[in-house]
Order: sequence, then C-alpha cells, then structure tokens
Amino acid sequence: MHPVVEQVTAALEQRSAARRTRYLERLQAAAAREPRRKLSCSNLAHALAAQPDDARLIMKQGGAPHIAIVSSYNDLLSAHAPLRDYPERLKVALAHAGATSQFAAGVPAMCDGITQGEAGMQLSLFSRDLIAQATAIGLTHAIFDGGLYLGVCDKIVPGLLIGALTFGHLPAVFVPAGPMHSGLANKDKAAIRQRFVRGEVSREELLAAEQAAYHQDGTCTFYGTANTNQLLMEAMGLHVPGSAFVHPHTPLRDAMTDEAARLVARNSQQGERYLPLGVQVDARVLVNAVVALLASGGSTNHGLHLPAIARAAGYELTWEDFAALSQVVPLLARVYPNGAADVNQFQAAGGPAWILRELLAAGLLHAEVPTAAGEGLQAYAREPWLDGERLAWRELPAQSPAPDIVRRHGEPFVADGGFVLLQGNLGRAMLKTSAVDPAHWRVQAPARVFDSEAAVQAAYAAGELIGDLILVVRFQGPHANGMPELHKLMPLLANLQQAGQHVALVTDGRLSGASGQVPGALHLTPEAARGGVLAKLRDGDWIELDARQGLLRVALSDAELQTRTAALPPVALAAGYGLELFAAQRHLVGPADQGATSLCRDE
Ligand SMILES: O=C(O)[C@H](O)[C@@H](O)[C@H](O)[C@H](O)COP(=O)(O)O
Repeated sequence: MHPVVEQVTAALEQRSAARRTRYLERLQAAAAREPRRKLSCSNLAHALAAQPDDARLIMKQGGAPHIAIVSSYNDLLSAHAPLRDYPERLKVALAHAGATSQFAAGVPAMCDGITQGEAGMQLSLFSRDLIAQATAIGLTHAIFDGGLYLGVCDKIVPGLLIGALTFGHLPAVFVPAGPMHSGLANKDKAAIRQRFVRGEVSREELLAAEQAAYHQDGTCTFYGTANTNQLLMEAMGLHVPGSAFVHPHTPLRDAMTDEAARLVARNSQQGERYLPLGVQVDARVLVNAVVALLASGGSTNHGLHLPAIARAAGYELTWEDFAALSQVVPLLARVYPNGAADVNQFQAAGGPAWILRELLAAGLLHAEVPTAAGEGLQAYAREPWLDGERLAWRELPAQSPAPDIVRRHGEPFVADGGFVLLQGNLGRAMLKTSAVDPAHWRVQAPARVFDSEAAVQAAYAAGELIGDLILVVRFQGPHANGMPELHKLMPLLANLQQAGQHVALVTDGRLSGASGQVPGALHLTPEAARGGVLAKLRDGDWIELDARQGLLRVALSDAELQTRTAALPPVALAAGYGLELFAAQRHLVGPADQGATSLCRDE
C-alpha cells in the first residue's frame, strides 16, 4: 500500500472521528429499529394497498427483503431515457431473488447540456441536494430493507448517494444505463463550436454537428461529470462490476440490471450478507474514489461532490486530501477532454476495470473493502461478458491494447493526478491540469473582471478581449447564484489561447467536466458574495496563477486591499425560471471546499 494513500486515509479518519461516530450511532439505531415490522396496521395497509396480491402476502409476513427503487428517469436527459422500463424489469428480478419491491421515489434530474449558459444552470448544483432530499422522502416511509438507485448524470448520482447515505443502514446498489454509441468526435464538435464563435460556420452547420454528436439515448460520450460518476461508482464498489459503460438496450446491460437486483437482496439484513451502505462507504472507499478520479482525469465537479458525499457519511474530506493524493497518483487514461478518445473507446481499451486493476497493482487503492459484489475491489478489475446467457467476468489483457488511451501504472501519461490546490491572497481554488498543455500552467496577466458569463461573451463579440489576460468571472459562487457551470466560456477562451494570447480563468463558479485546454482556477473560496477578495478586483490588477507552485495571487498588498471597496453582487440575479424558489438554498449553502451543500453542514 502506498504510504501517502495510507497517510491520507488515516488523517481523514482521525479528523472525522467524532462526526463518523455520530453517523454510525444513528445508523445502528436505525438498523435496530426495524420500523416496518413495528408499523401500525393502518400504516402497513397503506403501504400494501397498491401491491399485487402475492407481494402483499409476502410483505405482510415480513420475512423477505423489501427493496426501494429510486429512479431519476425522465426522457429529457438522453442518459436517463433508457431507465424508463428499469423498474418493471427490476421488480421481476427482485421477485426471482425472493424480494419484494416498490417504486419509492422519482427524483428530479436536470440536463446541464440543455441549461449551459441559461438561467436554469443556476439550479444545477442545488438540484443535487434536492435529489438527496427527494431520495430521503422516498425512503422515509421506513418499510425498506435496501435500495436500488437509478441514475447517471452530473448531480444525480451524488444526490442519490447523499440521500442513500442518510439511510445508511440499508444496502445500496447503483444502477446505470450506459453511454450512447459514438457520434461526431468530441474534439471535432468542440472545433466547430470554436469556428462558430469566430463566425466561420453557420448556425445550421453548428446544429448539424451538435446533433451528430448527441444522436441517441444513452450518456454523452465525453469523460465529463456523468461518466466520472460512473467510474467512481465502480471504484467505490457500488455498481455491479463493470456496468458503467455497457451500452443501453443490450443483453449484457439487461443481465447487469438483473444482477443489481440479486445483489441488493443478498446484501439486505434478511440476505446472506448484510452490507449497510453507511458501513461500506468508509474512509478507505472515499480515498479510493479520489484516487480513481485522479487516475482517470475525471471532472472538477467531484472536487465538490466527493466532499459533500463524504459529509453525508460522517467524513471531512478536504481539497488538501485531493492534492496530497494527486502527487502520487499517475494519470492512466486519456479520454476527452483529456485526450481524443471517447468513453466507448475507453471502454473497449479496458475502461474502469483497467484503471482499477492498475491502481490495485500499484498499491494505490484499498483492495480489502466490502463491495456490493462481495469482499474486495478485485472483482471490479475484470470485464463483464455474457457466457451464453450467463453473466460472467474475465481478465483484461496484460498489455495496453491502446496505449494512447490507457496505460500501465509504470508507464503513465503523467506521473501525477492533475489536481492542484491553488492558494494565495485570492483564496483557495482547484485547478485540473490533465487537459491543459504544460506550456499554459503558469499565467501572469492583468485581470479582466466580469460579473457574468454573458458579459464575457459580449466583450468577446465586441473584440474587447485583447492581449494576455486573466478572465475573472465573479459572483458565480454557491451563495451568489448557485454556482453555475461556465462552460460557454470555453470556445472563446480556447480561441484566444490558440491566437497566442496567454489566458486563464479565475472564478468562484464551476466549469463543466467537459472543459479543457485553458487553465481555470475554479470554485474559488471564499466566494465574492461572501467576503472573497474577488469582489475587490478591478480591470488591470496583476494576477499570477501557477499550477506548479500551487499559487493564485493578485499583486496587491494587504494594505491596498484594505482600502478597496468590495463590489456588490449584481442585482435581481434570482428571478424567473424558478430561481426565486431557491432563495433558502442560496442563503444556507456552505463553501465550495465543503461541497457547496446546504445539507450535512457542521452539526
Ligand atoms: O460533464 C459535465 O460536467 C457537464 O455538466 C455536462 O453536462 C456538459 O457540460 C454538457 O453536457 C455540455 O457538453 P458539451 O457542451 O461539451 O457538449
């Protein structure tokens, strides 16, 4: 076991000891209560009312595990559209496994692809917490012995997991649907966007390219936040092994969905092996998730989601933990935006199983952890296949079949994991280097300060973004406006960079997991709307961003900063599009480095 992985795990355990103890006490109390068996007759009758006769009978007897199905299905998200028929399929599979089940909750799911650059994006991160709460509402009926959680995309899997951890005495299996087939290559899609921004292609050509990329149901094919979720569920042992990137509507996918039902019934209190989710997700599992994130060049959004998930399990996972692990975890995959391959090509080259096998071999993962599939993570280092009609797993080749996509741990693409914690008089921020050319890891330039993504776009269109510059986009933090992704800035920033300008982004907002190329100091905390120095910046202030040194500073002394008046957040930010309903979240939300959540705050 690598000593740094051991140290980070021990430190995480130590700093979280009191919180984790409280969490486990709650979990044990919930497990001991067995509420279903103590429900009053009228409560139970309500639960049984809509059930088929045979299920009613079994549920009345109370001996079989009763499994909650929580789904984020809608057909607005291409990634979630295949989940439509899963509940019926799972109910049949659960019955075969001797369990009964109910569809406990449908939770909201929003598509960041549809809302990029629009007002709805301001609800994106808050939707994670709402999904956690909606999951809890389904489970709070207290009649369940386990949960199946159906979801794929950005905020949905973290939200489901936070909700499920609140009912950590129940076992959980996460059920994905898989990616769409490859369409127009992601880098060609990005190139056409850059040309559109430069006025070189028409809107019709742009739309044709977008539709060639997003062309059917299933998850988008780049390694953004949704697909990072999927790899993390593998690394945390919460999936049927290898189910992340199997296409929807295939016999293999169906077999894996059925297997999820078998596993959750088996892991219930009435099953062969009781595995409460809250016990399963311990410090080792959280560290494994961070390691897998880093080794695969995953989404920056998990710098928020993993600390929020950790808090739901009683842990204080910090950006320092990410940074320490990043120094020893090698980058083993090149998947867009960190490379040219898409997730289908990544999967064909070995996919998550390859990454996990290599990390296990390098002693960078805790191997002896309980998983949904059994004891030990090794089961997740093999690939699934159908042996006739039987679901089986087989070893991957020893050598990389595609060294431009996946590498052995001894021959990585880069020796570190590409997560940098930037610190200085502007605050603390995250920067992901895996998609950024090292030539751009250090930028020193005057600030151009904006209070919205739209204002940057207007300045670009007016030809005002000239020369080297650090684009400061502030009042984009969780308290200000829910911390939207600012992905629409990418084509224009990439154009400036390609034109030879030295550019970087500094923001208290987020970027999409699909963003790359241009260095971005993200999730800056404290945010401008909560006393951050960002609110005091002016055009022309000299900013230094250095990924190698972990530095982010403005060349102003403390005395100079003292004399500056902080700008006020733009007025009337939160009206229309439902934003007015989320005032309480904006008020309650915690800082980015604690997961930007209004849930699981310090007790
Ligand atoms: O992966 C993420 O973090 C995103 O939130 C993701 O949903 C993405 O931003 C959109 O799908 C846009 O994708 P493209 O604009 O790159 O096509």
